[in-house]
Amino acid sequence: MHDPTLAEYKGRIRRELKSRRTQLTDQQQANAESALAQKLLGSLFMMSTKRIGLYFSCKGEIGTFPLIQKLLLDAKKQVFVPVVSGERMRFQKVDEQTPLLLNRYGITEPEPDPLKVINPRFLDLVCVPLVGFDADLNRLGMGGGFYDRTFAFRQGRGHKPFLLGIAHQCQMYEQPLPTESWDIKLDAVLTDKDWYFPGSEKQKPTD
Ligand SMILES: Nc1nc2c(c(=O)[nH]1)N(C=O)[C@@H](CNc1ccc(C(=O)N[C@@H](CCC(=O)O)C(=O)O)cc1)CN2
Ligand SMILES: Nc1ncnc2c1ncn2[C@@H]1O[C@H](COP(=O)(O)OP(=O)(O)OP(=O)(O)O)[C@@H](O)[C@H]1O
Repeated sequence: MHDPTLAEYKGRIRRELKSRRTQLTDQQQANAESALAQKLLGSLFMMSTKRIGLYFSCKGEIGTFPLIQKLLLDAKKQVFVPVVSGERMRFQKVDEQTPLLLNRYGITEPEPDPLKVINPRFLDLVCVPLVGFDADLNRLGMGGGFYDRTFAFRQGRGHKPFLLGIAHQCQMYEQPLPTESWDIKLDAVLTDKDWYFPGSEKQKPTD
C-alpha cells in the first residue's frame, strides 16, 4: 500500500470494527457461532460442495470450531484450513485427528504437511474471514493481504471457488469501505443474522 492516508483510514476502520466484535459477550458469541453454523449447514450451498476452505477463528471472529466439526462429522465434507508461512498461505486438509498448533499470530493451524495441501483452485467453497464488509460486499481483512494474494488467480465473481465472507452482523460497515485494485470480490456474505448477495438492496438484517 503506497498511500499513507488510505492506510491510516483503513487502520482506523479496522480498529473500530475489531472493537465492535470484542465487545460481544460470551453468550452473544456462542449464539452467533451456532446461528452461523445452522444457516450454512442448512443452505443449498452444501449440496454442491465437496471441498470447503475454512479457517480456525481467533480473537473476536465469529467462532468456526463447531462449524468445522459438523462439516467433518455430520456433513462428511473435506475441510481445508490456512497454514501461513512467510507471505504465503496454503490450504491444508484437516480431520478430527489432525494435530493442531498456534501460528505466529496466535491462530490455530494444523502441523504443516505438504502432502495434505490443495491447490486453492480445486476448492468449491471458501469461507473467508473478514474484519469488515459493506453493502456492496467489499471486504476489509486483517491487512496481511493473504486472501487477496491467494485468490488473485480468480477472474471475479461467478468463477470457482465461491468466496463466502463470514462474520458477525456488527462487522457490516455502514459506509462504503475503501477498496484497492487487488481486493478479492466476495460472492456473498453470511452473518449470524442474514445472507448478503451482490446487488441486493437490503441494508438491514431481517431477523
Ligand atoms: N482466523 C483467521 N485465520 C487466518 C486469517 C484471518 O483473518 N483469520 N488470515 C487472513 O488473512 C490469515 C492470517 N492473516 C493475518 C494477518 C495479519 C495479522 C496481524 O497483523 N495480526 C496482529 C499482529 C500480530 C503480530 O504480528 O504480533 C494484529 O492484528 O495487530 C494476523 C493474521 C490466515 N489465517
Ligand atoms: N495480489 C497481490 N499481489 C501482491 N501483493 C498483494 C496482492 N494483494 C494484496 N497485496 C498486498 O497485501 C497488502 C495488504 O493488503 P490489504 O490491506 O488489502 O489486506 P487485507 O485484505 O485486509 O488482508 P487479508 O487478505 O490478509 O485478510 C498490501 O500492501 C498489498 O500490497
